[in-house]
Amino acid sequence: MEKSVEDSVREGPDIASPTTFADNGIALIPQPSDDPQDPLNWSIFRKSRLLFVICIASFAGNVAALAGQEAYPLQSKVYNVTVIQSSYSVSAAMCGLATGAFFFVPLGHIVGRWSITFWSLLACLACAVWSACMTRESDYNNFIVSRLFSGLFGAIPSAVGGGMILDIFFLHQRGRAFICYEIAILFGATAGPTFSGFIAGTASWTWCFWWTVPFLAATALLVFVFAEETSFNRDKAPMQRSQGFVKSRIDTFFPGSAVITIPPKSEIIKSVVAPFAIGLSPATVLCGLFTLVVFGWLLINDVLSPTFLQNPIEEGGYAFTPVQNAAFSMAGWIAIITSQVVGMFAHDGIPLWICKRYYNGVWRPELRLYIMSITAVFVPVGLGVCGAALKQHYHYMVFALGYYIVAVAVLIAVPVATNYVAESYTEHGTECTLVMTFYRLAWGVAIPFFITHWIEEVGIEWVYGIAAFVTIGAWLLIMILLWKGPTIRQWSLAKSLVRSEEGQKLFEKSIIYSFFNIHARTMASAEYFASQPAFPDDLQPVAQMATISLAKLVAGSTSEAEAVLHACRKLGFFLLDLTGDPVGEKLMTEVDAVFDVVRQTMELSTDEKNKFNHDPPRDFRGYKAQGVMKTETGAPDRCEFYNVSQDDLLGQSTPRTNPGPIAANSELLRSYLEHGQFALTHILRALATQLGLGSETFRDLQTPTRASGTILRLIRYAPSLSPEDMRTGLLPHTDFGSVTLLANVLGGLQVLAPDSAPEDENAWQWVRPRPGCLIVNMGDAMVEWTGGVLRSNMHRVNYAPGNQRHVYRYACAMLVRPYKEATMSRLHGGRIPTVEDDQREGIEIADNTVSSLTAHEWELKKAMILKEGRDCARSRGGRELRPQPVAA
Ligand SMILES: O=C(O)CCC(=O)C(=O)O
Ligand SMILES: [Fe+2]
Repeated sequence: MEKSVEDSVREGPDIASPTTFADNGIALIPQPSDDPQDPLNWSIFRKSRLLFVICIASFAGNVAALAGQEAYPLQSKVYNVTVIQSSYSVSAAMCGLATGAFFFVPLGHIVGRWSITFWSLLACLACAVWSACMTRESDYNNFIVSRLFSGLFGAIPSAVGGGMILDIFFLHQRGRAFICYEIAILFGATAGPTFSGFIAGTASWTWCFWWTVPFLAATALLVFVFAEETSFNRDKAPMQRSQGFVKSRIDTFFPGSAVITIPPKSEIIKSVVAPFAIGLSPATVLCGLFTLVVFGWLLINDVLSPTFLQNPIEEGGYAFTPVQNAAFSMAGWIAIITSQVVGMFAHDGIPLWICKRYYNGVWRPELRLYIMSITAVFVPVGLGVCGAALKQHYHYMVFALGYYIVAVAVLIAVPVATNYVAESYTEHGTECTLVMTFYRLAWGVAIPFFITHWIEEVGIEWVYGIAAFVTIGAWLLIMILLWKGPTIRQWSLAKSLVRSEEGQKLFEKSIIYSFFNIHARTMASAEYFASQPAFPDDLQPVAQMATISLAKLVAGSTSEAEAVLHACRKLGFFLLDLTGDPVGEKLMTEVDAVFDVVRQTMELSTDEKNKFNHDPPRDFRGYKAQGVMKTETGAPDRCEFYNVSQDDLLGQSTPRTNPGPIAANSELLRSYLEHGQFALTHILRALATQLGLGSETFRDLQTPTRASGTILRLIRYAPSLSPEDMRTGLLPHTDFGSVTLLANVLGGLQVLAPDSAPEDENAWQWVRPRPGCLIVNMGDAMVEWTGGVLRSNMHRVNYAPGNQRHVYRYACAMLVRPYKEATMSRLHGGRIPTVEDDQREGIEIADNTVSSLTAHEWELKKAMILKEGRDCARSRGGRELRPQPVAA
């Protein structure tokens, strides 16, 4: 009895997940849209370039504001004021830095963030000129005001970056983005004074400001050329952005030609209030106080070190000259570099690892805060070293070490605090950044006013001792957040703004996150599927494909054998479910490992890969680079592959040399091949028996122990990032061997619907790969042997559908071919039609010469045709079975 196609179609386990994953198996949060304009979909190069511009602008804003820090002692003479009065210029700049963003950020919602950044850089430039021109005695007040304005404007670039980071980076990348950004700001606050200090030592103090003029101009130019608006509403129709360079620049920087959707007035008022509401909310306060405290100690060290280092030895100092003192400040620079390096590993690595290991892969913003435990431990240690060094008058290097430890530990915490608060209000990253800047600087502004007095009261060792204890106390605030953060975040004064990614699943269960964030190891096929972008559920048309159970075939199920024959006649394709059979399950885990080998191989350099180029038809083994073959339109193909021969793997020929990853995994590939052959044996037996042939008939024609052209083809397809790339990757073809066992995770494979022409685009049906299943198809040899009963169907590989097109697609095709001397002529007996049947049915055999060829000769002929581009493959087969079996 014939089974209908519907009967034999059985769905695989349902794993459809709506989530898109990164290469390393981490869910992309937020989920990007399908729109290539979506900033989340930008290339990493484009994102990094923009981050670089953000960092430079933030750096410049701080350099501009604090450029005069080392000059005020000289200026006291010019203005005829005390040194303390002169230092108010620095305090004014600090006040500006701490508060400027509160005034200007709401404006950013109207004219765009880049617009206020660009104009504020020019305003800083103007302030620098202004300050430098204030050289008369009567200019003191004007000078102070110029510094205040420089601070107010300088604050803007370093506030707007936080919002942009949230726009372009995924959760698992943000920690690193924030450390780059905050370090740029802090570096600006250190380097500005240092450069100026050198200048003030050698030239007029006005050069402290003059040098920043070209620097600010260059930065503004950089912003002008490279800035890109990053806001993007994933729920609404995308905004049309102008394409031309000049037009896009005008849109970005000049009012009235918006690149953003201007919010209603109520929203703007909200954005004025938002920083206050966010800043005074309990979770922000707890996190802010910790930052304030620890950053304070860093500043205390900055304030105290010149005094202690330059004091005479008798007074407990080190008698440093100012130049030696400047050299000492290198400890701060090294600390900045160290924390940047640590941050690149730790700031995403630690929270993600904890999430995976202890939180079942479910995210919450508090996971960021664990990094601060490094701060909580090392700040007190460093303070202890500093206090002891100064009190006991140890070598100045001991003090430098303490200074360094404190600095690294504090710098590590700063971006974490901003990142945490920003991730508690994901749509208000900018407001969060300015709030955290305020917390950090507020204390710094206050310290100089009481520190001397404090030292006099308690002695230097107690200043450091108390500081260490206060740090430990402040750590309790973070502990409270780690414990109850999710609840405390809800007590916000800005309730309507609270938005986090809490509860989102960042990892599927068994994907082990590699600490260095390179590649997650994949353990078994179902997990591998879950780690990749999902095959879209609504894709049309999808091929109806039977699922055949290997376990049932092995158990000798007749109905399963019937289903195999049916599938191989009607479509020539079916899914082979490996679950439930021990060899099948082993094969399934090997699929994942083989994909890893494919990846490693393809990640070798082009030069390396080209050393192994294949040379068909002389030798099919080896590497084929992308673009060497053509697709149906004559355009270069989009896949590269490496053929490994069965004979080599089984030791039946002199193996060719292979690239490292393949050579190192030959045992895996051999095992994979043998397990594949096991599955094939059961398919071939089912077919032979159903066709009334001896059960080993097909098996004997392709026995693995005899030399053949059978290969494992390891394939990688390039992602289709741009619309031009959304085209065929591997040309329409039929496989010219006997059977192909194909391992796929991503979609892209399409089969041509029976009775359709390849030119009909609608007739190409997508194949949906299923976890735990191989895709099996018949090749041309099976058609020849069965006189057209079994079907070799046209297929091709298109771009991967939906979000799958963003990632590399890996495939492993086991292309089984008859042994070299096997006959290609039609088999006799059973239900195979005879030549007489052909005549009766009016079937013409297109190529009569085939039957006289050996399999090897036939393959060479096919390969030549293919190489010369003369392949006009057509699906063949599917003809009716002979009603009565004939005796062989
Ligand atoms: O990559 C795929 O999914 C199919 C590859 C294929 O058809 C072939 O190598 O013959
Ligand atoms: Fe194929």
